[in-house]
Amino acid sequence: MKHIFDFGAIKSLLSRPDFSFCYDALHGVAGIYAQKIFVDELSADPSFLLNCVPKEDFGGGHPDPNLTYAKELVHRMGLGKTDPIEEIPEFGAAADGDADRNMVLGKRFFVTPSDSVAIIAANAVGAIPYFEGGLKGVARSMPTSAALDVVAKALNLKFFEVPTGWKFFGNLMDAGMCSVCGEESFGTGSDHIREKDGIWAVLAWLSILAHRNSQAPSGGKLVTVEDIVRVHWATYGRHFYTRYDYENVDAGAAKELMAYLVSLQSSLSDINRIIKDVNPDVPSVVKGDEFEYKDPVDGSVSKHQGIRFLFEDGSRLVFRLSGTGSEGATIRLYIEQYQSHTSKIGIESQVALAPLVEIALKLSKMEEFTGRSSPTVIT
Ligand SMILES: O=P(O)(O)OC[C@H]1O[C@H](O)[C@H](O)[C@@H](O)[C@@H]1O
Repeated sequence: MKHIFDFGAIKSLLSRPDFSFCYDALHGVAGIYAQKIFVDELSADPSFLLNCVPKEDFGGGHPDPNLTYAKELVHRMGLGKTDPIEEIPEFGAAADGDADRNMVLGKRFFVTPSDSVAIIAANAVGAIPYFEGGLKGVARSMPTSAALDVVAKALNLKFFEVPTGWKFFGNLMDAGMCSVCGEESFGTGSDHIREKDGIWAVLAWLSILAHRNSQAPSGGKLVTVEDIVRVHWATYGRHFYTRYDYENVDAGAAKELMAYLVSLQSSLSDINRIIKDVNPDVPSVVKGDEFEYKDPVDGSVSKHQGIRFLFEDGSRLVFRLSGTGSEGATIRLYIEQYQSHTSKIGIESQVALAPLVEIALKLSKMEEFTGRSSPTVIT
């Protein structure tokens, strides 16, 4: 990590009296690395560490770094239902049990994993010494928002959209075609180890914060996580994004829903008739397909990687079955809308996405097929 990042710059950031941090390892293995890297090497205040003693049962919690399971961190960062008693830290992060995934938060502010990888890619060359010579390329999984695409286009970077599953990134990185990649499922990584790396992602964010603050006038107000994200949206536009998970759905019902969507995606006139009946203000779908990927390295073809509805304004609806659910089937619905008007960038995500959510549920007949009137988890 010392060869990848500028530890001196991060150390200066961590020593600022107006900077505070909370790192939640959720009692997974990340705690060991957090103590060694953040506290022993970077001199962070030990009170910044939360749940950093690894436990066989993860302290009775579920070590998933998201807004549902990282409850204590979410509360400390002021994103819970009630305000925390102590002062809210400037930067928050969590790792999963084996420390390969990460969640990044600002004060009362959630950074979507799709935005996180885009922001890391946009700032990598200036903020992270390992990338000084430029990025070989960037990649995201298909359901991850197109925030990274916009950065790749603006910076003229090689870009890849791969199916969900880290092996696809691995192939690109082995072949020297990709430096930074990430997924909506809280995995972010680079070719330093060709894997997701939760600690690396946090150091990348600390580096961006350190870099932006080193550019700010000395003695001035701290440039925060939220500032960085808002400047990014103002520069590249914002991808509103949400994921609905329907867990433990009857496997037969999930299969039927997917089969129905496969038949529906081929008829644009049927799709657009349904949309206009539900909400005439929602733009039309211009393309429906089942995502397929030909690996540029080994030529292998992966079919049936999710059903996509692409709208004329760049919005997307994606449906896929999870490959990691443990009981029954898990249906994932990904909803995304692009907005580049500065006046509309700041609105609340669930408000911006409400019309598309309604369309997605009606188009897929979600309740009819699954019997579920609401998802198990919303991210
Ligand atoms: O959406 P799922 O099929 O449940 O997959 C969720 C995640 O599982 C694993 O961690 C894979 O390495 C990831 O690439 C994937 O995003």
